[in-house]
Amino acid sequence: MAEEAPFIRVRGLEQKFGSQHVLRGVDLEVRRGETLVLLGGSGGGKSVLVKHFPGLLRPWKGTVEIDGEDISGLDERQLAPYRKKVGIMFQNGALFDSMTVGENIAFPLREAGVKDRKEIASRISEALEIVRLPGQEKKMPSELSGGMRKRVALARAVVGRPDCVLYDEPHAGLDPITADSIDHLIKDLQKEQGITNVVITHEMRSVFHIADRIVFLQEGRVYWTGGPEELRTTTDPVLKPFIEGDSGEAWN
Ligand SMILES: Nc1ncnc2c1ncn2[C@@H]1O[C@H](COP(=O)(O)OP(=O)(O)OP(=O)(O)O)[C@@H](O)[C@H]1O
Repeated sequence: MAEEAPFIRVRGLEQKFGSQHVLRGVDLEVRRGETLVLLGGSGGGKSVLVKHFPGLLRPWKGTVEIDGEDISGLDERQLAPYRKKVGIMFQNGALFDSMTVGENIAFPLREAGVKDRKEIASRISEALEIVRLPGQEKKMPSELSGGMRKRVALARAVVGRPDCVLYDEPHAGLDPITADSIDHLIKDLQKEQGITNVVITHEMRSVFHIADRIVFLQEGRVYWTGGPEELRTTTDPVLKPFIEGDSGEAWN
């Protein structure tokens, strides 16, 4: 049987901001239904890379295919269906503090033009169930713990029933137990909803909990790709200090 086409295929992707050449020819595939973790040094272009997947950034050079379609040259209107396929949980959760939890979660639906109030209410409730925060619609973000805010941000990423979710440092600022609960949600989404996950994290403990495959970015290119076992036992001089530089819990 022919192998299924990847959900995301990136070819020769280059991105520049002024004279800063951030991505220098990234080739990458994200398989359907896998959890792919993106690793790399700070400022190496991980966030910039994933922002191309829902078309928030356009390639300077190269192509990005989502679900078999090259989205590189699409305009805002043509991008809308692809934005629906790819949910994004932004760095720091980025909730609107003046809106309730429910209004925050509804935001992408309203942006997409959904108007039916019953439909919106039922989607909010579905998303809150998924992130294990049922019935919290009326709360304000200021009433929530850091972990709960992350889960609301995740509910907002899944409310449009995407095929793929991008997580930009979902563990940042969380204690290990709360970080574990985020890892469980990420894996549950993959197993129960068949969602393809792309996770940027610096938490090596989480990498070994959740990754099916790992891609390491270095100097704007893919430096290494492999599975968690290969990473754990690597002797690569670039990867080894990067992994060991963490808490060491990765080896437990
Ligand atoms: N919109 C932008 N305009 C100008 N420069 C940008 C923009 N977005 C990112 N950059 C620059 O691109 C580089 C890569 O940033 P990026 O956020 O992708 O790094 P990262 O690998 O995600 O790092 P970290 O792990 O610290 O979040 C940085 O030097 C950043 O300042």
